[in-house]
Amino acid sequence: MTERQLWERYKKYLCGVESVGLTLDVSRMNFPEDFLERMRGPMEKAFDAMAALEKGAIANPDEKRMVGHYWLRAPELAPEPGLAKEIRDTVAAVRAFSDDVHAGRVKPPKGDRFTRVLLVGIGGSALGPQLVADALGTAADRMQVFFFDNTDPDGMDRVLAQLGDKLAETLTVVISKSGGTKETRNGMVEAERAYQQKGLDFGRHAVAVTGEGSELDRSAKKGNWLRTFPMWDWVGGRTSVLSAVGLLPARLQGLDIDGMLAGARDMDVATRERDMLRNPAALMALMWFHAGNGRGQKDLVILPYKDRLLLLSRYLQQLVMESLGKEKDLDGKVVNQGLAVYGNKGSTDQHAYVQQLREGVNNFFATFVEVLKDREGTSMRVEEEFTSGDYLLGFLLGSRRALFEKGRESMTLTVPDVSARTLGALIALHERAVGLYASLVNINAYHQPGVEAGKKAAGAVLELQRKLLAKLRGEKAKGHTAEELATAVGSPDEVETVFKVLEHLAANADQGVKREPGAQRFDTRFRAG
Ligand SMILES: O=P(O)(O)OC[C@H]1O[C@](O)(CO)[C@@H](O)[C@@H]1O
Repeated sequence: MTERQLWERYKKYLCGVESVGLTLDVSRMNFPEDFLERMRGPMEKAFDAMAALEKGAIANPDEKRMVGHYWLRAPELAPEPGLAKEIRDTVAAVRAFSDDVHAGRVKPPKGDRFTRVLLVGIGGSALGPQLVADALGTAADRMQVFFFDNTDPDGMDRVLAQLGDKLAETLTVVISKSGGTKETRNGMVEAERAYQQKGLDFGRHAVAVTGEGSELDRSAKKGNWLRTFPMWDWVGGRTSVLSAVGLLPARLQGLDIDGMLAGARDMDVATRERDMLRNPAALMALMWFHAGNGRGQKDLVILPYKDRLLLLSRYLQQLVMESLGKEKDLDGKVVNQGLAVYGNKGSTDQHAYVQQLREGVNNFFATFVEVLKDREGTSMRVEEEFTSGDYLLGFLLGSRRALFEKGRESMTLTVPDVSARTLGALIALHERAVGLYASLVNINAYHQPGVEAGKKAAGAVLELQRKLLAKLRGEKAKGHTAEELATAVGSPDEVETVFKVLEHLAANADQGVKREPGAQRFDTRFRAG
């Protein structure tokens, strides 16, 4: 295709949402002329399913739940007035609480103001808040936000070291929809101890966002925490950023949550449009379908040319892959669906993996994200005619062209800026695209049965460790091989796991297990310390 033909194709297929100033250009996706017509029927069905979902149908059949993230930004659409009230009340409570914190009406026992937020959460209970904090944060924020998003001890130490004595001015927000996620529980316990070590009362510094009656909810009540905000079973973790999960940290940071909600709401209106060519979420879902033959055969590379959108790919990775990566379809047939997502930012990535994208295995398609506004204020010229931002656009267009020349497809999303409105719109756009695509390939986008297997297996490892430690404690300073111990705890076939657990215990001096010097790898002897 010549550049001129591409321009014609650009004009023909450009899909814009005026209310948020966003456009989607699919001209560099090589879908055949009749593709959209062929997909009209399946897309009609997807629109019907989406309309039913928005009206409160049980759109997550396995978990027998409604799926209501669209109501978060349009409470009047909630199927029951009670739900609408809860949504509105929660947003009002987030605002009021944040105002109280900023004004020092809610304050730390040993300080005048809370100046920092430590968010403890994982997956959907951290990725959205991280994206928002990084995309919209400035040096002038009301509060700085830090994260425990893993059960990595060193990771937590690093954050605590950054907080230092400011822990006394830190409000810890523990977020878990289920309230039982182990990584988050561990983060909470470690945070609590850090406060205690500084002579601070954790409860007077702590807030929870969780489902009513959950383990976390009970801990918060028992520990007399400052407050609890609700998380509802009809909002999925990966679509929860516009519930208290994302709104509370954002508002504490001083960000424009109304802008985020309004941007998402406007995008929702635009993506209810049934004309596929005028609906960017439908068009995007169709492009995903085209690129991967409806089987996820190509990966989606997210390339925002903007540092502030660095975490977009990580956020979309969960949204897309946890939603679409499914073994079975809605009829119970094994389909092993999915769409792999990765990315980082341009033009940085041009100096990393774009080499492979252009010349290597053609197993991907890209979404470029172009941000029109370069920065607040004016830009200096780095050369007579150009600013750094001119270069950024040059690299985006250049990279896109270089890929297309080699038959590598891409879409381009153009947004005016990285504002709260735009971010809300980008999130809503992808949420809707995921939902429509899931219908096209006949899967449930709103459950995640696959993650349970890893959690259960991890539980079994920890149970084995419990047994091992009981055994070792009973036999002071006696040497053992991993084989002997596996047999002794009644799990002879689990010898590799026993070995790995002992190896880890021995590497951490305080765990009371030592590896004998000079021992051979599989003949290693351990003894209780
Ligand atoms: O908010 P929770 O219940 O702690 O869950 C955290 C994350 O864990 C998952 O359930 C996956 O394990 C995600 O879907 C979710 O976002």
